Amino acid sequence: MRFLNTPVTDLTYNDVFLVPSSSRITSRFDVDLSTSDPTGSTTPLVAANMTAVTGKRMVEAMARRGGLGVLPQDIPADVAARETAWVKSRSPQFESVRTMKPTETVHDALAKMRRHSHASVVVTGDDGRFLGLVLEIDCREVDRFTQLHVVMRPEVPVFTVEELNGLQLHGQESDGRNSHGASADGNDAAGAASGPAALRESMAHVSARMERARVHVAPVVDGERVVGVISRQGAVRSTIYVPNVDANGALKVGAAVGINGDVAGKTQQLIDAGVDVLVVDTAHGHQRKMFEALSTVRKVAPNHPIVVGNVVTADGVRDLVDAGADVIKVGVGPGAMCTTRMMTAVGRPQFSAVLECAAAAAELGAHVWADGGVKYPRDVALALAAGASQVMVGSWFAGTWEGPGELNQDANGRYYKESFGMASTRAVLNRTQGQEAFERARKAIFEEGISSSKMYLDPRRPGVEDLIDHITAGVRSSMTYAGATNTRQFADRAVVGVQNTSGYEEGRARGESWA
Ligand SMILES: NC(=O)C1=CN([C@@H]2O[C@H](COP(=O)(O)OP(=O)(O)OC[C@H]3O[C@@H](n4cnc5c(N)ncnc54)[C@H](OP(=O)(O)O)[C@@H]3O)[C@@H](O)[C@H]2O)C=CC1
Ligand SMILES: Nc1nc2c(ncn2[C@@H]2O[C@H](COP(=O)(O)O)[C@@H](O)[C@H]2O)c(=O)[nH]1
Ligand SMILES: [K+]
Repeated sequence: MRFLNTPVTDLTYNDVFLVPSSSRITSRFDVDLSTSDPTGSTTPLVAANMTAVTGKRMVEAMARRGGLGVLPQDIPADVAARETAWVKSRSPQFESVRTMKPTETVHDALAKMRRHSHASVVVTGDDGRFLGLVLEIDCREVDRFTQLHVVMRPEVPVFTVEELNGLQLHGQESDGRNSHGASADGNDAAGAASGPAALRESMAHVSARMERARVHVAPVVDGERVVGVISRQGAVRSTIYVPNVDANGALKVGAAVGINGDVAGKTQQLIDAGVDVLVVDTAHGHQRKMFEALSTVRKVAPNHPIVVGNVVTADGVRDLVDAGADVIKVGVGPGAMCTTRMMTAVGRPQFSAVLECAAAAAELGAHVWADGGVKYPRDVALALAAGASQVMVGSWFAGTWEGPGELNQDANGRYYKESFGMASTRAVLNRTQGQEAFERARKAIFEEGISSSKMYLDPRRPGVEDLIDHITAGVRSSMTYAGATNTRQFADRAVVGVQNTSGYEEGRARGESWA
């Protein structure tokens, strides 16, 4: 990356913009978003290790679309193990669904369907056989205690696991490097016999069958048993994203460990459970306890990718890479739940922090994740331009169907979920539950995060996959403006300018006229 004009201060995402460069890329689908770090992600997005952000459903959805979700350090190891096993049992191809019995009520179905963006449940018999599909719309204007056999749709297309896996395999039999459906030179594979173009064609058929039946989602069965659903949007997504899977083909899981307590024991439990990526996490990553924790984690998990943080200086990066980290998490104070800068004045504007740290990491063959402060797709594009291998998103993802928080409605009927900081009093009291009241009170003094905030679900993008679509669409486009087909090229070719607040304001859309 090079600057258009030399900056004189450290910069936030809002302070900078990207200038277009000459490009030979003819389609935004010709961009490969795969990361160069050892996590295997094909989409450079990570759901943050925050209690209000990442639970099993978030991990599942992130990995299915090529990213990663990191379970927070506050989840007990046995619970993290159960959640990992659950994620590993999910299909990389199709989506999970709640199955219900025909005598259960519309009231219960509505609560369950709102955990998934496809907003549906499947009614099954005692043997797991498909009996009917229930969509949200089927539950309107009926009594809440109506039983599901009354409202369910028994006649909808049903897909088999073999058929969907077959289509996916067929789609991979190609020499095209890109996952999105165009061959490397931008032309579709001739004849579409196999490869991405064939996958696109098959998924279009899958989607058309649902369209004809006037449903947006359909059950998937393994033999007779319902094992999930495929949505029309899911069919489209399966031609754009490549799932982030382990050597057994199961979805990848990240999990965090703190720097206190039984670091070795917790790490061992996590890797025994099948966790793929370990994140050693504390507010001040450039400190002695972190080095001790990192060395312990490295001994227990010599071959796992280890991410550590947080830091904002090149010195911090070098010391942690020397100590055995593969990826350094960068960001002190940019987070939406974070009060560290106001409490301590410590931190650094995030764009400059990422830029300096990424350069230091690259010299050592390591990588950085840009962590915190992402509010728009542009922020992700800028973090990648600054050299981050991935971008961690917290609060924005908390307000989605997949976020672990409870779904609430405000006085105007808008849906929201609560988010809170991991250094807030709320989180600290959670974390220290087993300790004496006196000790807990001492720990709660160092509050550096807010305990409650409303994260509204965007009515146009209520699911995290909708946000992934939104973000990657922006980033793909951004990369073609820079003439880059992959993330390394992007960091290389990006030209960044510095703007004032009116420059930033000019870029915003107006929902109303000026006068
Ligand atoms: N990215 C960011 O800007 C920030 C992120 N967070 C997040 O909050 C969560 C909790 O982190 P954390 O508060 O570190 O708690 P941890 O439970 O990880 O404990 C931190 C340990 O480091 C010691 N310590 C020494 N100096 C500091 C310092 N300046 N800040 C914090 N701890 C210090 C603490 O001791 P003692 O308590 O005795 O001082 C404690 O033993 C993590 O998930 C972290 O990522 C928190 C703040 C900033
Ligand atoms: N200073 C604090 N930082 C926090 C706290 N909880 C989380 N975080 C950091 O924020 C990012 C996520 O940022 P977001 O803007 O996407 O929400 C997360 O990964 C942590 O590094 C906190 O209590 N205090
Ligand atoms: K902040």
